[in-house]
Amino acid sequence: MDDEWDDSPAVVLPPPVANNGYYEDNVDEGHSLSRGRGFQSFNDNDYSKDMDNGFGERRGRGGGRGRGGRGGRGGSREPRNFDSNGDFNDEERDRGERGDRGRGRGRGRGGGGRGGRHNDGGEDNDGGGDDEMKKAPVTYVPPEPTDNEQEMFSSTISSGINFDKFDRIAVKVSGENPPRPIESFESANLRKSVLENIARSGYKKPTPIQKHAIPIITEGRDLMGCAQTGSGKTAAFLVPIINKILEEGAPLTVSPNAQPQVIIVSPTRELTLQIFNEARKFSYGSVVKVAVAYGGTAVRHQSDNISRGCHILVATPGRLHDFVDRRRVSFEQVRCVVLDEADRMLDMGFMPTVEKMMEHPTMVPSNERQTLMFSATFPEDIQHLAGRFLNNYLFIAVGIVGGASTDVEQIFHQVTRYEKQNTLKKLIEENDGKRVLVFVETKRNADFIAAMLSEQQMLTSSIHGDRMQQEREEALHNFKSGRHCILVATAVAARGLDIKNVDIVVNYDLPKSIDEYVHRIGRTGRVGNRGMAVSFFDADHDVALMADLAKILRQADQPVPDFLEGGGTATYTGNKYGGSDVRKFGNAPSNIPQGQEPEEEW
Ligand SMILES: Nc1ncnc2c1ncn2[C@@H]1O[C@H](COP(=O)(O)OP(=O)(O)OP(=O)(O)O)[C@@H](O)[C@H]1O
Repeated sequence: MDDEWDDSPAVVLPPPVANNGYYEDNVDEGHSLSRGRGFQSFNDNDYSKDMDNGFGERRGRGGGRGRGGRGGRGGSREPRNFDSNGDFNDEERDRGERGDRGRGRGRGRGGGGRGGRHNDGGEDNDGGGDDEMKKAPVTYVPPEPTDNEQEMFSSTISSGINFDKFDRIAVKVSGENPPRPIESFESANLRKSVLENIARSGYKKPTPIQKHAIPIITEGRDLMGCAQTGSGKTAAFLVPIINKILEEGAPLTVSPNAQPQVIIVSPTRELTLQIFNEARKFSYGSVVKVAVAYGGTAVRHQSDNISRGCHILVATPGRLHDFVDRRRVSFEQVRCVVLDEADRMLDMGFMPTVEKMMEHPTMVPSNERQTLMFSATFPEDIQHLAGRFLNNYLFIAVGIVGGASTDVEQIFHQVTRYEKQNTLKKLIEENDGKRVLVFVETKRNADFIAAMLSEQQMLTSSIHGDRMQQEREEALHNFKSGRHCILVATAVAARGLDIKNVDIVVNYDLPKSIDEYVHRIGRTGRVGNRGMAVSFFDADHDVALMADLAKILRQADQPVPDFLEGGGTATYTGNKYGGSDVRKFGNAPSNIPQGQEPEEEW
């Protein structure tokens, strides 16, 4: 089996010429959006014949989406089933979604496909080794991560004018004997090298989640941490984890069967890569070794890296299980497991994979390891599910769990679906030069909208689960670097991605769930910077979200447009949505500024 697994020579990219790791030849200019799969497959509409390689990457028939040969310019063919406005009609969109889900179930592996939550974005769940063996193995080798100090630390978003307002947000810590929060990084008993890396990152003082989580993790306690988007949750777990590895000095095991001490899993490849790079930052100049494993990339390359030994392995669940099943990774030395975007990791789609990891025969039992979970949203039903993996855990809620960042101005336009395209074009024209992240619900619409904007000379990339991993990373890189001001994305980019200078998030299509809305708009307005989210509300399509949107707006102290009023009851009233620890500890909020009531819980 192993021989077939990945016996093709890896495609190794030439060394990067710029400090970004992507070399200019590969840069996707907007016009290349029609390459490969793009519009070819709009015309055949036969989803069942697409194949999924098990890592969330689909190949069109006959290699139609290959990277070889550039296709014609985007939009040069008129795809069937477009309505008069050129957009996909609803019937088509629904069929696409059903097709995706159907295929997920049909494979009958990885826990029977996705559950109730919509996934149209190339999240990486299914181990998929068997499928990959039957097909041409993936040969993409991502650029080597940089060791240049300046490049490593340049991705940090500088904190904005509202950073100090974080301190006014009520924090509630519940559970037994929580340690006292730290007031500064210097008072946290961190090693010199970790403190130096915090300073290199430009962090002057900890955010509320960091103040509370750092001592909790240092004490070895399990934790469920909830804080708004863009408030520093990643460093809240990476800093104490790396510090502990250095303090404890446990030797690194180097063997073909890697035995990491820390496993960090997240739902998407891009987020996994981002956490990997953050972990490299905070361990810079130290002995701590960090490795990464995510789908859509050459397996042998990652396997070789991991087998050189790593203290921390950051992975998507699908690729992680592939490595575990093939005995390239085992959990017997694990001292800490982190689920980032934990509510997503524990929903019906990912739960089977998480269970498989937590209950793996080599996994250290929950009372002998530390388990940490973080997210901006944490519905109560998911908290209940999470409890079985945690041991006497502490729960931190910074502000309203599931609430939107108050630094994001939320604007709504009521439109029909026929008006969306022109409204988007006008919005982009009016905000010339600004960096705009546009969310759509389907992969095909992402391609279509990106091609449409590119035709208007608006340099645009797209990112979604049908694009090859190399294309996904290039699209994100182009957007991050400012080469393309517009990125059109599916849900794959909704969670966790930390991109500098995103001025506007556009919900061209509103998502189906309010938690995804909160994560999406949280791509802007991060670390105290102001941002703007513009959502196109289509009364024919989005009525189910009305009440939840109105509630989110009110809680963020923002005006509710008339057309969102009277939409019934929010789906997450009172505590139901996860505004508090489901165990109902009576601990008082720890830092309510004088004269201020705790935030409403919901
Ligand atoms: N103490 C700090 N001071 C200044 N900047 C910080 C601090 N902590 C984190 N940051 C920066 O804030 C940005 C957002 O952090 P991070 O990505 O961890 O947010 P998050 O809470 O995980 O958001 P999301 O819920 O969207 O995943 C990053 O660029 C990070 O480097």
